[in-house]
Amino acid sequence: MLADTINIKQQQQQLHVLFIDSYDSFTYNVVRLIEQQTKISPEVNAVHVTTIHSDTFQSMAQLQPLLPLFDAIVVGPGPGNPNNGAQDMGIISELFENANGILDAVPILGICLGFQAMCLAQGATVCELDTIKHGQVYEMCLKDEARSCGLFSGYPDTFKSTRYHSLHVNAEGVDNLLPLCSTKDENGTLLMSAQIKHKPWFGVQYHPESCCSELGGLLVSNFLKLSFSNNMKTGRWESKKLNRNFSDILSKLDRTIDRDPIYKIKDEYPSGDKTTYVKQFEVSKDPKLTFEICDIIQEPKFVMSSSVISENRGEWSIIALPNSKSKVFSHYGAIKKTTVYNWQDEKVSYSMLKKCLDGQDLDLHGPLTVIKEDESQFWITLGKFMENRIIDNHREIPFIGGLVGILGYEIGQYVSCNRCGDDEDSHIPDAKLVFINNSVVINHKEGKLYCISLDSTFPVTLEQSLTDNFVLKKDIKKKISWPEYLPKEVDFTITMPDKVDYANAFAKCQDYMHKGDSYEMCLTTQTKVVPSSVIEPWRIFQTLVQKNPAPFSSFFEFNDIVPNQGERPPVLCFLSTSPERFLKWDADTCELRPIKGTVRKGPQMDLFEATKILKTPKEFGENLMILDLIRNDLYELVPDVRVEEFMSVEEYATVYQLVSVVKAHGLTSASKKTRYSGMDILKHSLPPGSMTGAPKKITVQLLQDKIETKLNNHVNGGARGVYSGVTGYWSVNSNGDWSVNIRCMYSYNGGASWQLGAGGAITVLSTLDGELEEMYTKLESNLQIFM
Ligand SMILES: C=C(O[C@@H]1C=C(C(=O)O)C=C[C@H]1O)C(=O)O
Ligand SMILES: NC(=O)CC[C@H](N)C(=O)O
Repeated sequence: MLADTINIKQQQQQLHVLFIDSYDSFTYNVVRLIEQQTKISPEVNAVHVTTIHSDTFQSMAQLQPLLPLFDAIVVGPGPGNPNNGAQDMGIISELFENANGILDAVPILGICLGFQAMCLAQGATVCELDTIKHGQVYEMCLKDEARSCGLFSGYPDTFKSTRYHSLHVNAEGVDNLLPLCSTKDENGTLLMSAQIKHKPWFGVQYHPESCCSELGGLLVSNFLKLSFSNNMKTGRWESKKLNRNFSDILSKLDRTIDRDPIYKIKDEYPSGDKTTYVKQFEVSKDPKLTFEICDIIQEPKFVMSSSVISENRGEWSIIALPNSKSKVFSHYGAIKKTTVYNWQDEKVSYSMLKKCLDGQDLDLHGPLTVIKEDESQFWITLGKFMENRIIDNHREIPFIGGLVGILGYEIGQYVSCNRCGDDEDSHIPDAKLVFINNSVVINHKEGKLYCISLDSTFPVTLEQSLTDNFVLKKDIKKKISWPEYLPKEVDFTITMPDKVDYANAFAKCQDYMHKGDSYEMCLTTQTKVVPSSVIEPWRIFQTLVQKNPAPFSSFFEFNDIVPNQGERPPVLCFLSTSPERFLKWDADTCELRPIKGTVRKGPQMDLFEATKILKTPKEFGENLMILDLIRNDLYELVPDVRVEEFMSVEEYATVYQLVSVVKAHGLTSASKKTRYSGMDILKHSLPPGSMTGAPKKITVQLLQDKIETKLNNHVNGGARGVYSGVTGYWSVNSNGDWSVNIRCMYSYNGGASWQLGAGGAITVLSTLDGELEEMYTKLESNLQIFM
């Protein structure tokens, strides 16, 4: 009873906001900005936001009974055109029709799409801009009228804010609208904010939540203050229907994202000291050391190495050694199944695996486990497996053992696997992870090598030969003895993307962006390479890493099934020279490093020139959009997100690129209910925003359904597969690091044919020639070894 009273008392001091999301990628930037505003009034000590989708309710009749629970409504930004009504905006159009004046007294803030919809309902027109602005920062100028209405209280006359819109509001002759703010550009003077007269309804065309917008928090706080004083006046505040079930009702309503962690994080973990073997040696700081070491390891190995060392990146190399105790987790999206078996277990044959994938039931206690998606999701399966293996050991070493492998594009959110439907395709895994007990881990910056084993089974002979060959030898060979070229006697048949098809795909992207459906689309292509005879993947990797040194050079050859006579299991191979980190985490923080903006190196293109180009509106907008999208991905689960580096220019072997760094803090220090591991964040933010564009959901769907399947149908039904996914590890000491699968090649048949993906983000400022060149530059960085 007492607890109930306290609960209701707390609720009474909270301001409750209903946020209506149109499947945008900036939603949680706004939601968190609202929640951060605590100084509303002495009576209010917190702001609570409940988020629903614009199609959560079919009609206002369903939403209406819930309205008294909320002090204000925020209608967020999003893709689509308000003129298309419910088709693009769900309930929002009906909301602003305001039948019988039910919302007359309810404070509303519309942002971008929300603003446009609000104005349209008042009789304004919403039309396409001649010159579209996506991720561009402009100066907003307040009108005198703004001074009296309170929304811009405390603002200077001008301030800078980010714009993401293809459409704009023309409010000429609409008496109901009180213009508050405008901006000027090639389109002329444009309305950037307005109030609906005689109602507590406000709107902004720009994005107050963008990391490049000034005073966004003040705008939201002003709106909340206005809402509070409005509700005090009208009696809405007093009459708010609070009850014991209030929190329950709100949390049931708020189902826009899956907040369940894949496993429950404990307060403490065992040290693992008794079983973990970690031996440290002094070695050369030359990153080529990793490759020299690989040469003496005869056992199967996965390599996540660095061939370029720079600040915060590429300092470590990992050689993971799977053995018969390693569990292999494969996910098959098309048939919604996960398989689990031990690495090279002779009791697991390819024919047995095939039968299982084709739907035949198996003995669940046998060597091969098949888990259907509706029994346990892939991620939950991983969480359950890792839960009891987490230890608090050597946190300063990024990897001491754990899961390593690849998560493909199709395992990401919003991507459908249906089209890889035929038999062969459905046996292609979209994710493959292997649990590693033994590894060699090298810190190139400090010249340290670690032999590590989680179960004290590190191969004695390997440790001996590592000490014999590398320990205390400060100099290693200046030049690695690996072949610079592929064997001359092998020819390659190369099928590239068709230029006309690419031009059509580019035009379609432009059309969607002009219509307001997307702000940025990462259009990608696939190239197929068939060698006249199979070259060992390791041999290709040797040449590749020399031609294209990168901080995330990875080698994976999944020989996890021992072939019986006459069998040819489809061996997934992956060779990568990625420059891009997606996500890195430790127990309490995680870091994302989106790369957006690319310039090819050349005699006339040095760092100075590249920096000039990379800071132009096109590249700036491209990066900012993804930066804001990534903040959103993190904010969905974690409240403390910061941009720690803003658009630095980084140099790579063949290109200069624009890089930003975003971090989330306090993953596990949060209360038990809201604790997450890096793996939750990873699950949540795939596919990487830099490979999709924004807004993520609609852009992924448009690319998949309307554009790329046709463009890339010469390869694997147009699926992106491994490309556009991530590669890395989840270490048992709660560290993780994953790079984006770009500048990579992959084979589903042990090297009989290879695929190379390449693409780039397209914005309204892109040109066909510019994008084609960028795509070819990226493609050539790896394709060159076959030419
Ligand atoms: C799509 C690719 O790269 C992505 C697109 C980039 C861009 O548009 O500038 C840069 C790096 C990657 O995030 C690729 O390399 O294939
Ligand atoms: N960011 C937005 O809300 C954009 C609204 C609308 N789709 C436009 O492009 O103008």
